[in-house]
Amino acid sequence: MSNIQHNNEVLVKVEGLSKKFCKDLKTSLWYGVKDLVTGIRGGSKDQSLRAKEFWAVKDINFELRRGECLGLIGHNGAGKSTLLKILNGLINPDEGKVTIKGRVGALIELGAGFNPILSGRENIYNNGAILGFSRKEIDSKLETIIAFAELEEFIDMPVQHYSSGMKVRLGFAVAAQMEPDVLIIDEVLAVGDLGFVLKCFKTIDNILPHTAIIFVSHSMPMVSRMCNQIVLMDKGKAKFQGQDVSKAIDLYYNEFTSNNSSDVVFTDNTVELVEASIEGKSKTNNVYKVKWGESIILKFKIKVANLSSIPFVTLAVYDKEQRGVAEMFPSGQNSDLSIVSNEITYAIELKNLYLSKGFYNITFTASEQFGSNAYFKIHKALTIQIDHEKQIWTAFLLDSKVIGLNN
Ligand SMILES: Nc1ncnc2c1ncn2[C@@H]1O[C@H](COP(=O)(O)OP(=O)(O)OP(=O)(O)O)[C@@H](O)[C@H]1O
Repeated sequence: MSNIQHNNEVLVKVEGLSKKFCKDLKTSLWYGVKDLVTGIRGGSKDQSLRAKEFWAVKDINFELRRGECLGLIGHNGAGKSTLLKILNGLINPDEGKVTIKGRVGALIELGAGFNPILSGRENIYNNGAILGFSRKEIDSKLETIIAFAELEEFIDMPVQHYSSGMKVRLGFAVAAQMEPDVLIIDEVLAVGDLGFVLKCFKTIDNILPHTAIIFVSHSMPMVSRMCNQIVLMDKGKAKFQGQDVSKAIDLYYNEFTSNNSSDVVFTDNTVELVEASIEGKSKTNNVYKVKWGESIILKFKIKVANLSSIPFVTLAVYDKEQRGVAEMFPSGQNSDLSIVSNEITYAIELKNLYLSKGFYNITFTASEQFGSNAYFKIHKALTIQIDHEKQIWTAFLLDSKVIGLNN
């Protein structure tokens, strides 16, 4: 058992942490030799950037207490994994200091921490010993770990023959079941199948009250579900950090939304979308702001060529992660519409928009009739931003109120 008892103590303290890498292997080896010679002569390492070097992690600071979960987010190459490797002692920083109290469980790289030629069972004993458990203590945990990883059949097979998912199962089972004070989890968790990922989240919920967790992920719903503080990394630096998780997630998404061009998915050249707007609203940076619960009228003007009948329009709503959240098959089509100078304008009423806060793209499709092949389909025909003070991660925030108590 860990000897750390207090609830709010700082378990991880990171001060001015920096790590530089070299973009070129030959130069990197040459710098390594130079640093070694300088070290032998008693000199100190050159802390400035030399040619072809860059900061993969630069001046990162944070404190993490028991019961807290820090989300490390940022685009590919931002420096998240490098930071985790420094925290786990796999690589040394060039500057700064890491202080960690207690036992560290880590799931960083696929298969990292396992000896590939040893069996799953032998690896559990090895890892347990590294974490300071006696053989007897590991004996008592063994069955739980194997059962959690669901590897009963394969536990005596060398780890090198495990599938990616099996390695992650074993890695997480060992890291989480060995009573860690600090748990470090990289994106690799996502390699597990849905059943296992759900099981991991349940375990994380259970151990969080007595553990400090550092979690790297590109899945913002997962981050918002688990984390109570965030470091958003960009080119090694903390671009934002703090407890305002929704603000950090907004900033993260904004890094990817600069491209506002719409995407035509399909066209047979009989239909072209010439205008898409929301009645009575103007757009800023291609985005229409709509209040939560508001009723709006969407307007789509299309130009048709060689069509005698009015196309049937369907709409789909996608969130920022491209998950479909709603579809619309507007009723009343064909009745009042007419083709004027080869153009048709659809005014579509959308009542009480209870989508939760955030950005949504609308996909517009025109077909001969409901259910038939599309003439034309375009993503991001319209982008809307729903305004509400509450940031939630389900697609809808429904309008509800108590109308009676105790009958
Ligand atoms: N051993 C290394 N030698 C040289 N450069 C490295 C090394 N390891 C990482 N890098 C570089 O450091 C930068 C940060 O990489 P890192 O893996 O930490 O990013 P990340 O934020 O984890 O990215 P991802 O989201 O893709 O996992 C990248 O430019 C990467 O190429």
